[in-house]
Amino acid sequence: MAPTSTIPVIDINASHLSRSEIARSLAEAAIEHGFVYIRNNSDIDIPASDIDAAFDLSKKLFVGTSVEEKQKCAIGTNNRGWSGMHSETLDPKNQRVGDFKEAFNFGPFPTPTTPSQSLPPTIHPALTPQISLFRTKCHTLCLRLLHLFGEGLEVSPPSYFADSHDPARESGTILRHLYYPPVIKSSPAAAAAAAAENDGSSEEGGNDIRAGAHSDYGSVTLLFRLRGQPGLEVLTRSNEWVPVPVAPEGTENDPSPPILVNIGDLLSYWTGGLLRSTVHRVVFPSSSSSSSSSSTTTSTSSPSSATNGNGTATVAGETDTSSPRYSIAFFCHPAGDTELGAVPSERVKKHVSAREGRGKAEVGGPGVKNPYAERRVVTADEHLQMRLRASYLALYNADETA
Ligand SMILES: O=C(O)CCC(=O)C(=O)O
Ligand SMILES: [Fe+2]
Repeated sequence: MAPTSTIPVIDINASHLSRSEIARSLAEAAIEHGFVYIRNNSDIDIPASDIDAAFDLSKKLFVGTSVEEKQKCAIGTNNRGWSGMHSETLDPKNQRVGDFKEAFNFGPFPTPTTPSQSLPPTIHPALTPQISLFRTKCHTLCLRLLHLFGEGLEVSPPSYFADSHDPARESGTILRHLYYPPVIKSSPAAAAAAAAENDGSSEEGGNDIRAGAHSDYGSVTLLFRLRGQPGLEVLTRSNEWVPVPVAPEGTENDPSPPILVNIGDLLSYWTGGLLRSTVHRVVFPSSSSSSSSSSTTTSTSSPSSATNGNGTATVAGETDTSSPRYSIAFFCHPAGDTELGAVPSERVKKHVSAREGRGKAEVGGPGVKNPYAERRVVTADEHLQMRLRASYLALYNADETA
């Protein structure tokens, strides 16, 4: 049987557990897996109706908005706005074609009715308080989790991480709606045309993937997914890609699937690799079988691909035709000027010194080296800039030569 993930499901509102038990199990999950499911079976954190409304908004944003209107909101170096098909490459070392997805990033809202960026006309101004409130609720949940991580790692004070994530301070925090378009298998003639028009990705099979192998950049990420829309896989400690089910056992009847939480590189770096930032990717349904990998190389492939401008895409080759996939991620970052200094926790200190003794190898576990979690940086902003530059090469190069 194919392996599936063993990511724990935790109910942070469970009345039969003490706060310290919850904090400890959260921290252990973050240390062992880098991922944890947060059960969403109450209205305490993020009501299921808010999540449904956010996914309805995604449909308006991606399918109900013309490419011309989206382009007017194109993403800039402030990391806000729309990014089109293939414009982001999460695994630049291994992908020859950018990610098979669109995304819309929402930055902060100075007031619930004033976004800090252009929005397309399909997002009626009456909807901005909804987006702003969703963003606020996500941030509040992240603060709760960061506080619990502080408690679980016996950081003194336990609010150490949460304090640096004050939503009123400027940070790289982003609410990102994602859209992975349906795939239409093309005829051989259309495939040839697509290859000619495309960027050369057809040689020896390009690496079409919905989201290339990567680890997230910030502190913690919340991920919202829809039942029946698989594709997310994590790279385990034994270097195997395993699917991460949307609704793991026991959560099938919850009002919404659990919120998947994962540790980003910044928090991993900050804790000397104790909290784990785990490499993950989003594959096309037909290729979501688990596979061994000696690197983070993407294993899905198809000869060529092209976008037709109306929100669908063509792929020639073996890739399954599929329905669209939607997800929503909330990437929480500390205030930009936060210095990523030594964490006041014996547990973290012990881990750091043991690791220094071993020569700092293998932050993500045996065989999984993650340079972004190791490189020396001083502030949260520097960490983020380093990552954005690598994923949006074209955007940053254009900016520099302009
Ligand atoms: O869409 C997903 O399930 C995951 C997306 C993701 O990993 C990301 O945007 O960082
Ligand atoms: Fe991610």
